[in-house]
Amino acid sequence: MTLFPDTTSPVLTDLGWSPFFAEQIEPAENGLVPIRIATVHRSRLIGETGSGQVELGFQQNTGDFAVGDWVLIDSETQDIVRRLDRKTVLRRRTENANVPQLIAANVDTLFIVTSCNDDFNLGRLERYLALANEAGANPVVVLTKVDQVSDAQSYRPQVEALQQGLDVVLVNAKSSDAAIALAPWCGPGQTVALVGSSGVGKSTLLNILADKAADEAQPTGGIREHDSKGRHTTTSRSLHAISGGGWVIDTPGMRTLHVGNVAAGLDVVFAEINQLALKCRFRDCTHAHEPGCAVQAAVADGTLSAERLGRWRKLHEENSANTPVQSGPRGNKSDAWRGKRR
Ligand SMILES: Nc1nc2c(ncn2[C@@H]2O[C@H](COP(=O)(O)OP(=O)(O)OP(=O)(O)O)[C@@H](O)[C@H]2O)c(=O)[nH]1
Ligand SMILES: [Zn+2]
Repeated sequence: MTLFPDTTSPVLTDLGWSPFFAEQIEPAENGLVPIRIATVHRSRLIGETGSGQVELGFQQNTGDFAVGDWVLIDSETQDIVRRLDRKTVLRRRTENANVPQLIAANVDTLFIVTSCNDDFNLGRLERYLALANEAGANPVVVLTKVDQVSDAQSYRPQVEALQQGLDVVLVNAKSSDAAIALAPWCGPGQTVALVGSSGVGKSTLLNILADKAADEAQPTGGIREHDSKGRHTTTSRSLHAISGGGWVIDTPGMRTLHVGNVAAGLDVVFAEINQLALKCRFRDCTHAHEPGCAVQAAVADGTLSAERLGRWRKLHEENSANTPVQSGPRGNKSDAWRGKRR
């Protein structure tokens, strides 16, 4: 007996289906149909089959679903039976909310979009990198508006220094060359998502990647509606087919990105500081005033910039403040390390 769905179906594999999802299906779920969530509305969910979209049965709480999720549906009623475990999940902390907001799920590559002019900010990029690392998605920084500045190439080394092995791509998002520059991360079965501040060119990139004709294109900058506060009103996220294969998720512009629950993601961004910290005299060195601090020594000899260390400190403090602490014996135990020599 072959287990339905057929994991070798090219339509499903092009849509991002893989053994990771197929292995979650129980024999009793034979006959249910896997669908990928394409759009999450307040009270409606739209699913992508790989060869078209379907409206799914009414959901009480669409907030539990993210664009990119895989669900199993009953083909007669279109009702969702259950959501499959996620390979990766992007979430962000929002002000005044205890529950993190879901951005997208099952994303392979996160295109962190920023422009070579006003938006360019190393600290903001480090926040997005922590988010991508924590999610399990591969981050790629996409620097747009290279046509607007005379020294575009000077941005590259600054960004590359933010994380070991980080890929950085410079584009004019309005040129079709942008799709060629991003092609290495696209292709059948691949899912990418675009994140970044408002106005950096996410919708412009989406339209180039999806090769959308003018009448179906995602509105960009100039013609978008604004709400009374002058903010962009487009808030939905959705999954679009990339013309050369693969899928792209557009997300609304984010004003601020707060960090919380991203300790592991930060460790990847700031790996060189963690490496240095191994050589500090005190195990719990704060790299601020302690004697024998290898991190401060690196600042003194110029191998680590004071600005980078300052941003590390700020993000760590913010992350700790926004991460629920474990109480009980473990919490007490970690207190006992305070001031202890190794
Ligand atoms: N010259 C130039 N203009 C660009 C480039 N990328 C985007 N733009 C322009 O910048 C404006 C904003 O671009 P959008 O694609 O709407 O930005 P967005 O990131 O989608 O913004 P939100 O939807 O608000 O999050 C538009 O007028 C684009 O045409 C670029 O690489 N070069
Ligand atoms: Zn130290």
